[in-house]
Amino acid sequence: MNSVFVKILQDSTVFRISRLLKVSETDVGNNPQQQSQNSQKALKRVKTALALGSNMGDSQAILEAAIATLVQTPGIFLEARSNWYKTKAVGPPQPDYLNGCVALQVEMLPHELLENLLKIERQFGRVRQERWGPRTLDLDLLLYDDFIVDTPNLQIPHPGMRDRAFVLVPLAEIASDWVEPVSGRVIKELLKEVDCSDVHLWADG
Ligand SMILES: Nc1ncnc2c1ncn2[C@@H]1O[C@H](COP(=O)(O)OP(=O)(O)OP(=O)(O)O)[C@@H](O)[C@H]1O
Ligand SMILES: Nc1nc2c(c(=O)[nH]1)N=C(CO)CN2
Repeated sequence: MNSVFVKILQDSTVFRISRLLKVSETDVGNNPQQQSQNSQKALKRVKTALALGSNMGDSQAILEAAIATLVQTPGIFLEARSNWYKTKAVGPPQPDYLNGCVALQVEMLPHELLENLLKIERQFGRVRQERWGPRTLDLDLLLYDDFIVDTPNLQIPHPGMRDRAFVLVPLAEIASDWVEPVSGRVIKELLKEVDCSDVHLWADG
């Protein structure tokens, strides 16, 4: 079997978590409770990528403030950020979006990171309405090292990322050689296959 698929995280608290811990598997033994306790305090830094989007309110100010909030969160460290792009909305008719991406180092498990993202979205007045509807702030977890996560509340890589020019254009600025682990292809190659005509560099950004 392809080694990538061996790394699928089923239950991030106990399954294959030793790869993310500073301590070795032999140190933590096979006791899931002990592994879980260790995961609270001894996680390695993991490279992740997020997509940010907004099409309600002062989008640029909201996105800048969201990045500031992310970097103030314990266990989250900013590595790189893209420019902002004005993009035509995909989905129901609604105003254009401002989109961008960040690369982070995090000392937290994927589900903990998602919890933080959802909390920050709520902080910025995000109200969940229709699917793909307008929003003050959308934070999507795109990539978490080369892990594949397929759980009811979290899928990584983000399932939409391979087809979305509004994600791939900014992501290619900061992570062009990162391999998207489901397709096995690098971001700059995925970018060649999407129509980028509705994605424009935002002059103010
Ligand atoms: N990789 C991921 N990043 C962010 N949310 C995710 C991810 N995988 C699953 N989710 C789930 O999706 C929910 C967010 O849905 P949301 O309303 O933001 O979808 P959407 O932004 O309208 O559509 P899309 O996810 O296709 O961009 C979250 O509550 C979360 O549980
Ligand atoms: N251009 C653009 N369109 C979207 C976006 C987005 O961020 N940018 N987000 C959506 C829901 O996640 C739906 N449509």
